[in-house]
Amino acid sequence: MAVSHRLFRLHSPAKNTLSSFLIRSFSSSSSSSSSSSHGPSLDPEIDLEEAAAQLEKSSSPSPSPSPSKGRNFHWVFLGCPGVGKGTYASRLSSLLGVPHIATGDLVRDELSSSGLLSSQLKELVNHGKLVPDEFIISLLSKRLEAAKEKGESGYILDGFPRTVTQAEILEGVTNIDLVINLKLREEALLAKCLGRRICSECGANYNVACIDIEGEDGSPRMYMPPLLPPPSCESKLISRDDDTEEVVKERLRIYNKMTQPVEEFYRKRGKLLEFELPGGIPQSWPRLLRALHLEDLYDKQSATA
Ligand SMILES: Nc1ncnc2c1ncn2[C@@H]1O[C@H](COP(=O)(O)OP(=O)(O)O)[C@@H](O)[C@H]1O
Repeated sequence: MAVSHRLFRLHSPAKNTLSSFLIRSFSSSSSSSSSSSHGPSLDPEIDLEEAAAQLEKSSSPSPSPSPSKGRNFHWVFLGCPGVGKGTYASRLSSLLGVPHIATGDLVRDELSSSGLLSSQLKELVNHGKLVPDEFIISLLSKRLEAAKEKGESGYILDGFPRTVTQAEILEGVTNIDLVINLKLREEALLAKCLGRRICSECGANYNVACIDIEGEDGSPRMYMPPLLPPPSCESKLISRDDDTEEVVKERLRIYNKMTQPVEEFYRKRGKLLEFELPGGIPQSWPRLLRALHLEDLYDKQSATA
């Protein structure tokens, strides 16, 4: 399906560029966003149509896919902040041999560059808001372009799509095989975000929260032990700037408003697999493998490891 055709109905007549979006969002930032003031890899003048065209180009198959570089799975992980998308997407990516592409990580890489654009984006991210569709699509296209150059095929997307517009654009360029919608009891989500820690040196993720929720109305007790760092990381732990109580609550609100309709988008297409996490990794991982019919592959890989 041609992207330009689909975009005809997505696009408003006014050119909706990233810089105009940012200027609207931050009326205080009256200084112009000249090309020297933003991060090196981002074009602030890109609009949604251009970003979608980039995505279409980067989504075309690699001319020389490496047979050793995984299979052609195109999977998406949906789920509220703190649910564990990153944890399970990264495990499945190792199992299936396809890249795990987390748009949150792409955004954080971009934020680490200096410049006006980066500081304006930081304002959005650190207040729990989504960044503009054209920006995220452009970042994803760059990541997919790099994957193509490496001869990788397929992917597990984590954190994309997060709006119906993103889902429509993705559908215009790729056939997504499966969307896994991770679910966790609401009480656990906030605690998991607040307990999240990252090693500033090696980037490993840990969680210091111990979640123990009594079962009510027939639901079982939920116990998620902390995932503590080894002594080598202990003194280097940091928290994400957007993992404060106020911001996590805003991210959950935005998820319900902007991303829940994406669940419905895929449900209607028969692609949504709902998966309720029963507890921590030791309980949830085997059940997820079973739901995905991947236990044999996992056993085989574990036996040869
Ligand atoms: N697909 C996307 N669309 C818009 N903004 C995004 C997208 N992916 C990531 N972001 C931005 O990056 C932030 C961090 O993303 P992520 O690490 O996936 O967060 P979460 O833990 O809330 O799932 C989001 O709050 C948002 O500002």
